[in-house]
Amino acid sequence: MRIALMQDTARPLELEHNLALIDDAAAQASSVGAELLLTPELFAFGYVPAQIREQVSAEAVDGARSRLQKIARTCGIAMVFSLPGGESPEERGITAALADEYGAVLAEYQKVQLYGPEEKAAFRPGQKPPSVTSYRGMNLGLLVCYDVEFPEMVRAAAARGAELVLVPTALAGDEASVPGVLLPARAIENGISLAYANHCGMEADLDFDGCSVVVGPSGQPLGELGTEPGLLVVDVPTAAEESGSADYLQDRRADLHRDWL
Ligand SMILES: NC(=O)CCCCC(N)=O
Repeated sequence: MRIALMQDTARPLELEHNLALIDDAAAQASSVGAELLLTPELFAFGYVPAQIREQVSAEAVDGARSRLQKIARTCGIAMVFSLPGGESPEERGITAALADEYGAVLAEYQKVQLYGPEEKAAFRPGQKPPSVTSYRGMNLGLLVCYDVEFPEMVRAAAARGAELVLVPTALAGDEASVPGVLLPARAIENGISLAYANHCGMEADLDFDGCSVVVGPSGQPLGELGTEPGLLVVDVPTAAEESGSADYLQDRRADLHRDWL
């Protein structure tokens, strides 16, 4: 499957500006034959958890969701977008949704592993495992940012059949080990591909790393970006086309492990 990853700088709470960037990325991705566009965590509002909690209503989230679905439909491309949940500000989490090329939402997931005091104060953690949905012959899983740094979370997606895990993210602080070490390890230990789309540049008081990347089942980067805005287009192999040396997923003694963890 040919996918595209959007990497850019959102403007905090400037919905129209941020949606225009997503619209441009979707049109560009569609024009080069991508079947799906992956966008960064909370990009429509910017990664500003405290400001979102205080200033973004449930109605504003619903409106943004409809606009994102319309972008997918207008550009004729599936999209993974990340928004606050649809509940009231006190109840909602951080979500990722997969919409098809008609803008219909096929799957949703609420971020289980919230990161740091600001996120934990602004959002509720999810309690359900990652969703896995078949789209155009590939099983797609959804996780959000910090989730992917936990082997249990990626294993949960792989155990549910995911061949490609799509991760909207918001990584700042020059954390090169996440795209450079952890994502390849997650890919190898599960025999799957991972796509990780980040913000870049300054948003409020955070300097985002960029470094969006797609890694294949053998842990090799299939494509990566630097620190500037860009669109990363990658042809992702099915898990069957690329198998690593060991089949950890098949060989694992899950019956024993689950009692040990
Ligand atoms: N939004 C996020 O979940 C940020 C996760 C950053 C984790 C890290 N290792 O810096």
